[in-house]
Amino acid sequence: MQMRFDGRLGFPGGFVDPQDGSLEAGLNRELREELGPGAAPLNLDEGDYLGARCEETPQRLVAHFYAKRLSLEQLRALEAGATNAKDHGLEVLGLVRVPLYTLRDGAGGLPTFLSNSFVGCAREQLLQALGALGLVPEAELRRADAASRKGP
Ligand SMILES: O=c1[nH]cnc2c1ncn2[C@H]1C[C@H](O)[C@@H](COP(=O)(O)OP(=O)(O)O)O1
Repeated sequence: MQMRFDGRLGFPGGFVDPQDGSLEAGLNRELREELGPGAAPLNLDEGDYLGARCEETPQRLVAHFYAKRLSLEQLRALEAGATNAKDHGLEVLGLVRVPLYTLRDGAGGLPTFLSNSFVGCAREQLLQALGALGLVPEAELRRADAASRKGP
């Protein structure tokens, strides 16, 4: 994920412009702006689509969501190049890895990460992606979600 200019966590992406031509073209343009040329291996297409959510506040929009599995090497290359992206230091303040584990105290790791402030439906999108990509078992996701809502 990434720390945004507004202090919230979100996913790389943004508004589709009319001249983009398609959702995927708009998304891939935003990825290049926010992640730099190293975003090329991501190159998301219709097969990576996970669905859409409607938001009413702060403005009415449809948030389309895509997810893609990267190798550790691809992720490292993306992280290394991201500080050279056009939007780095402006709209994007840095990439953040998500802890995919829960510590023995039941709170550290993913539950504490989920207690951060997220933009729009990004928290729900994160839970969806972790399940869809098989990165965290569904039962563990539900436990982490519940633990994060309980607070310290
Ligand atoms: O990760 C996200 N999940 C859901 N909604 C998101 C996410 N990131 C942004 N948003 C919302 C917030 C805004 O209402 C719009 C556009 O975001 P923004 O970063 O301002 O887009 P631009 O890069 O300026 O096009 O989506």
